[in-house]
Amino acid sequence: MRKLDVFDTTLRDGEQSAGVNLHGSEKVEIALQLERFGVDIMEAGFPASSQGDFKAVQEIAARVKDCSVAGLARATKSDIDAAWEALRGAALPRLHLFIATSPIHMEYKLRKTPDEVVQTAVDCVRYAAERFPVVQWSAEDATRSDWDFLVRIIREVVDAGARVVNLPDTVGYTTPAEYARMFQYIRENVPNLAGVKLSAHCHDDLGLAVANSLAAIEAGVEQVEGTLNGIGERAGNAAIEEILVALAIRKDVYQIETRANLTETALTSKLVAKLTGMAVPANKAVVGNNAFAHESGIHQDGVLKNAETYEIIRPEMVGLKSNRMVLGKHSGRHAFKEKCEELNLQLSEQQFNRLFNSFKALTETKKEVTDDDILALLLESSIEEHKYELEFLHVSYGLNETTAALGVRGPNGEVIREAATGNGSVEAIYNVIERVVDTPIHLIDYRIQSTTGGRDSLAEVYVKVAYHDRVVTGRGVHGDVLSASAKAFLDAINRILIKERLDDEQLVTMTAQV
Ligand SMILES: CC(=O)SCCNC(=O)CCNC(=O)[C@H](O)C(C)(C)COP(=O)(O)OP(=O)(O)OC[C@H]1O[C@@H](n2cnc3c(N)ncnc32)[C@H](O)[C@@H]1OP(=O)(O)O
Ligand SMILES: CC(C)C(=O)C(=O)O
Ligand SMILES: [Mg+2]
Repeated sequence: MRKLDVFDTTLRDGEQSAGVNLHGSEKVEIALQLERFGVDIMEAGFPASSQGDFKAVQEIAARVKDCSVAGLARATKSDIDAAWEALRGAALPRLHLFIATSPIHMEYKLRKTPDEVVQTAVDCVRYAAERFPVVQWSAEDATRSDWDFLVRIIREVVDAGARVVNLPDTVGYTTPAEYARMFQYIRENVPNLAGVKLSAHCHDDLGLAVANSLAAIEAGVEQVEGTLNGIGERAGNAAIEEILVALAIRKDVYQIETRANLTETALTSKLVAKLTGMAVPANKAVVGNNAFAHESGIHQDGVLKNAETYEIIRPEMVGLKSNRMVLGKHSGRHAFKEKCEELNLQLSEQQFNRLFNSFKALTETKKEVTDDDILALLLESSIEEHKYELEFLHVSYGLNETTAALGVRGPNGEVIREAATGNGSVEAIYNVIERVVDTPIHLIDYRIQSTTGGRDSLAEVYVKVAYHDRVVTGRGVHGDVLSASAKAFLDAINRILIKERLDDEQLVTMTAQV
């Protein structure tokens, strides 16, 4: 058996998914779950890209102890300095330094000659290796790069101190056989790779990300990169859970071992789906709702006689229980605590009490509280810094004009009451909220889903809003769709205010430095 390092980039490449914008506390929550999932390295963000990401990476670095925490940097000293400041408190800090090596990226994007790219890469790796114990270097767009140029630049960055070399399929262009050949070519032609790990990082533009990653693993790479649920730029990254389950189920073929706790898969996937607002398609491998569902008679008959007739993955392997305990109005703290433990939720006493109260309130209106409901309630209560909170809501619906009246608790604890009209109920509510905060806010996207089937399901609303040049997302959960809509809009406004405060702090710091 060969050991493979798992590099998770849900919090960096995954967050680059269009429409995803995680709050710092949400990134920390995902990071702690990734640690329980047992990834070897988590890429927590891109510290130089914003003050918010810098702070999130810094907090993750301080709190995650059982795996390496990495940050991304372009080949510039200021990006490396920002990454070092954010990561220096980590138990195992790693810099992920990248520069593009394909002709099209070098000429049009970087406007550098190949010689200049080599020189920049070498200078930056050397500079980074004086600070970081591990420097991972990536040749962006490696699969559209000249292989002999890759051989040359890899030899030089390894001499300068790179300990991991990642060859990403940045635009999802390669095929399994070609990607495997590229790694073989690099192994055979770069003379100084002893002690250096090669890494695969695939995108899914042609739907080949997982197949390409597995081909690279068969070709001998020591590290694989991906994201939970395959989220990421454009069509996304390789779905890390699919790679891990394929390696486990086909151990006979791959002969690979990882540290991953596969029983944490379902929970990690749900957490990422809920916090990013990117729902997992029902038919998605490993974590889709239908992944273990049998619908047709012949299949059901087979599964009843022997599950292995149609099930190659046991649900328990990825943390799904086949039996279930019903939680509802008559459940007490013990049963609820057991459920939280079963879901592997790590809660302080205060968080547990808050969650238990939300659960009890929900049982007033919902007969059976599901795992998804509990997770939704937990995430709803995870952002403690609420500036505006919904107090009450009345909506009077009319065919061409609807009136909404709201009470919102503001930053100073006062309840602001306002009313407005709109063409529909949600528009009327959003018009009132705009009045409450006295700022025009443009709604770009609105999505709604239910946590479960049935009439008493919770509604989860995701919104994307623009305010000046900022685009933020918000999430709201409630038994009623209109209250969930109001909460999502207020959540987005709260995030704008938090970002504004962070920017003000950054301005003060920069002014102080000048
Ligand atoms: C393949 C990947 O996933 S790469 C990671 C992509 N992730 C992101 O871009 C998310 C975060 N990005 C951001 O917030 C912003 O793009 C920032 C803060 C990093 C930079 O913002 P800006 O300074 O406004 O630059 P902008 O994004 O418009 O352009 C990127 C610049 O970086 C340069 N650049 C790109 N990659 C690299 C690199 N690896 N090394 C050095 N410079 C690079 C580009 O050539 C361009 O430089 P130019 O301004 O001299 O033309
Ligand atoms: C930053 C690099 C590694 C990347 O995400 C890519 O090339 O896809
Ligand atoms: Mg990528």
